[in-house]
Amino acid sequence: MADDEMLSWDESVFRDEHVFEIDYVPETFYHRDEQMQNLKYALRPAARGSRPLNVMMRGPPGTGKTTAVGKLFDELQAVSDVNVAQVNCQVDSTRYAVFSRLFEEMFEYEPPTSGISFKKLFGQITDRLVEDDEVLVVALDDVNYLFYDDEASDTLYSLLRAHEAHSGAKIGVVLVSSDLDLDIIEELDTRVQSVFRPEEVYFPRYDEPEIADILGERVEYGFVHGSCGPEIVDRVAELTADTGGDLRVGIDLLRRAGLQAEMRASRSVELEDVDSAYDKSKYVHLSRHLQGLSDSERALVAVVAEHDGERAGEVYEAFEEETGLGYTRYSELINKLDQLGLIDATYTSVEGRGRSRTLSLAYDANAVLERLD
Ligand SMILES: Nc1ncnc2c1ncn2[C@@H]1O[C@H](COP(=O)(O)OP(=O)(O)OP(=O)(O)O)[C@@H](O)[C@H]1O
Repeated sequence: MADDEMLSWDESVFRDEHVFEIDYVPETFYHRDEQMQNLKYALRPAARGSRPLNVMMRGPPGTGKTTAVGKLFDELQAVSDVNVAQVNCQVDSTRYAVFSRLFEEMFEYEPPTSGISFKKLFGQITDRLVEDDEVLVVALDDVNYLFYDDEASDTLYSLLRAHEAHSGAKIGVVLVSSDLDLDIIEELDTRVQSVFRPEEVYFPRYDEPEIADILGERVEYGFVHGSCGPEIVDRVAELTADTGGDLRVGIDLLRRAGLQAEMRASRSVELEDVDSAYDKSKYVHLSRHLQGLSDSERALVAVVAEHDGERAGEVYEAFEEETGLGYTRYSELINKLDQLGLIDATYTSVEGRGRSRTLSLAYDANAVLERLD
């Protein structure tokens, strides 16, 4: 491409590219008034120094749950000295890791990395709450990961019963789950069920016009005026809705379409840019899931990709060769990947041998393998 066909370094279709990044907090939070009202109702006691109601938030991925908690926590902190902690359970997926994070939020330094027992960690947090008469509100974001690793009941038990072990400790819990197949209450131990009666707040999928509204605002802040027209927003909204309504797909698509336009040396985004960017953006979901996996989980995904549609027993041979792990661990990993929606493990009857599971990828194998590299 000749120099005069390229945009110079300081020319761009973007006004503020940060608007399309993961950590951007949107100025306005459209179409979530009812959810915000219900959450506020549950958390209001915390602003007065009392224990809030516990909450269970559910809804498909990319429907604004994390954003809602973040906004409310900011508001709470602005009007009171309540402690708030938003824990990402995809990263902190054990009870110990969750409490280390809580410690860090409250004391503003990390707990010692070795040698401190859970009991001690827990005791330091509750002592501080009791001595200073403080409230702690904990949001366990993507709490479904605690269930996959069988840590949910212990974690919740400690949080919910803190006031029994340490009289006067006021802790409220907000659970956030995007796994609609997971029946949270049902999956908890009975000792936890008996003390957990949360307020329920549901975040439905955004429909196409709602997606267009939300993305329209991003375009206004993110693109140079006139470089990304309403027909682009409509097309992006349509593709986002078709892919399951995760707003992350739409936001990523806008950014990639902008970059694509710049690559064509164009000062405006066209429909062709959207369509070619979509090939990548439709997989943002997949990338996010893969990022959170351990080495052995990634190894299993790769093996399934190479043996798509084969029976679990056959796939195990390849997996064992790769990792040396035993069959029990293998079965647990399969269950987790199945729950995450990365693979489909379906039972089929095999003549004379009872039932066996067939494993197939829920995504295109090449798309998966590319992202594992
Ligand atoms: N109503 C809205 N207005 C503006 N932006 C929104 C809205 N809802 C969601 N977003 C944006 O969409 C993206 C995904 O939202 P968020 O992380 O809150 O979803 P989530 O429901 O927590 O997803 P997951 O369950 O996968 O963690 C974020 O970039 C967020 O800023």
